[in-house]
Amino acid sequence: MQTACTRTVDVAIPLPHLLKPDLATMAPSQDELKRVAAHRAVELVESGMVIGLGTGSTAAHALDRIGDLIRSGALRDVVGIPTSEWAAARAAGAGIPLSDLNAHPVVDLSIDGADEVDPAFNLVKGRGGSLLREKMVEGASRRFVVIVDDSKLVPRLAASGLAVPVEIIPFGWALTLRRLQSLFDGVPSFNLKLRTASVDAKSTAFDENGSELEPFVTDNKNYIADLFFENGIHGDLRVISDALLRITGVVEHGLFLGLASSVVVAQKDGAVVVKDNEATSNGI
Ligand SMILES: O=C[C@H](O)[C@H](O)[C@H](O)COP(=O)(O)O
Repeated sequence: MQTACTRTVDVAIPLPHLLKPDLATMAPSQDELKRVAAHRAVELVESGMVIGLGTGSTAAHALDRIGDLIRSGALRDVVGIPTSEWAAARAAGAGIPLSDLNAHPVVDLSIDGADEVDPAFNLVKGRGGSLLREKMVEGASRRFVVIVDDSKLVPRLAASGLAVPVEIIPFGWALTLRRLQSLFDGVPSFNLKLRTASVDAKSTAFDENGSELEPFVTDNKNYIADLFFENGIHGDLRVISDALLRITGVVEHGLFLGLASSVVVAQKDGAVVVKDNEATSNGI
């Protein structure tokens, strides 16, 4: 994952004391790898910091760890800015004091998972339904550290065949979907659909047998259009991002470009690689 704009700063830090192997294979389970990556990132948290609190199964380990450190007295005066209602509830349960972007428009450090990470540190996020608040908090952060197991590393965004989420307003959603379709007319195998409440976008590729189920509703009371690119997204991601955002009815999308400062990757053997992005452009 080394490119002209990246620098690997910290390679292969095994944390054997953290690993609980899968008894069948004796290899760390995927959840263990998420936990190892999360704990490594939490080492960056210092007393007095304003912390962006991520959403999802990987971020959950970071929130729990921060809560443990607050309870033990190792961290003091930390304030968390949650990126979703889920994160707010999990963090409150872990004992992390919460605030918001109005009170803290600059965040010292955000820690969050991702659905995909490409070699240039671009991300797909939002398959769990959160993306708008994540992008606001992480874009307001001096440092945004992404925590993943190595299954999330991809050579090209969306090549997995899974969704690229786009948050849209409910009003006129079918028209917005038509406009999104038009934007990618001519792209081979492009498909899209409105996410429904029962769909697990993390494991479901495009399925033409759409259902009549209720739409999935985000924390912001919006809907999500899931975009599918069978062979991944080709072309300039920033041009695509701008074109998506120009569609009236689109609120935000799950392409996180130039936001990640570092990626903490837990490899299958439990070793951790930390990569720094020298091209971070959130301007904080
Ligand atoms: O909507 C969900 C968020 O963007 C998550 O950060 C992302 O889906 C990764 O979640 P997980 O750590 O559960 O794979």
